[in-house]
Amino acid sequence: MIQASGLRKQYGDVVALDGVDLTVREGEIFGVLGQSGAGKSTLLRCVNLLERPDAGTVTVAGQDLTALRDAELNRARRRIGMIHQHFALLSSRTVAGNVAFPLEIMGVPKAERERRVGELLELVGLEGRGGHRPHQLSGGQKQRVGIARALAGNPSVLLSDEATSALDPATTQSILALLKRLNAELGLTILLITHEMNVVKSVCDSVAIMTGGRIEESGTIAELVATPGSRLTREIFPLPEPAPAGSVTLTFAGDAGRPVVSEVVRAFDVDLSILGGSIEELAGGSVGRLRIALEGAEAEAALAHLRASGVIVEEAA
Ligand SMILES: Nc1ncnc2c1ncn2[C@@H]1O[C@H](COP(=O)(O)OP(=O)(O)OP(=O)(O)O)[C@@H](O)[C@H]1O
Repeated sequence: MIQASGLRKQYGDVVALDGVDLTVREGEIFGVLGQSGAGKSTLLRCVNLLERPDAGTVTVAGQDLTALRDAELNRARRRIGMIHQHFALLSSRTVAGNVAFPLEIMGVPKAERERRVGELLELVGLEGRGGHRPHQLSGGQKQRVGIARALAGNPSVLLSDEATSALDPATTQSILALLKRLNAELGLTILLITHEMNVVKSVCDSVAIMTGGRIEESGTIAELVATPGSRLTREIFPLPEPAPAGSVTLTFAGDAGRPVVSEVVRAFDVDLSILGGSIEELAGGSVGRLRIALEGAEAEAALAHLRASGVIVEEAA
């Protein structure tokens, strides 16, 4: 649905994007995770050409946006909604007036506009609030207005620029749940940027980790968790690094269907002590990481059995 290739963007001496390739599949929620200054906002603004990359191409829904002229680009942008960290609402307009704004620009007639605004407010859980002014709303409600406005043109793609960063944890979860519902019900493809791992863990199907204008690793959460040594796995499960000499770190991605740890203790001549670990609910199921010390005559055979059972085994030197 979104394909960015070889994106470069430089501001003076600062290289904000240093050859970024990104593929977002239709219907997924894709998170770009990185610290401040990594280039996330620049990447997002290049995807809808609010910022023109110095080099590279951006294709959305099969259309190469970098090749379009202004009028065509404006039309293409209607299929791409965007929400912002600080909501970017017009304070002089009511909630309904804010949601109607893009429809007015598109030239939608008044009666149809009013019907559509009513529909959109209901979709985001703000029915009955159309006459309120933005200052009368909580942060979460303001972001719901932002989402309704972004969906006015029936986009197939939603870009989210740190949409929950200004919200408290409970409100963040409710906005993320709304995005997840819109993704499922409307088939909306969502590309979000965030500096919060929690956002990635809660809603993303895929993730790219960005550092210094480059993508360090990217893929589905399931793929990255199954990749030994991936940065995503290390950050989600912060076990002490480096792992103590002689220890073994086990990653359980997906349900093995069997109690494999107790199986090896019973079947092999080994002693197993647990040094640390945790379990997280991620897109696609629960994932666990366990650091153990394994001793005994059959330790190697026990590890081979774990590997054969689909457990990712990393042995510290
Ligand atoms: N319009 C601009 N003019 C000059 N430098 C810019 C501009 N926009 C971004 N930069 C620089 O490009 C780099 C990447 O910035 P960007 O905002 O994309 O990062 P980010 O990962 O989104 O960080 P943040 O979350 O702090 O916005 C930074 O060094 C930033 O100072």
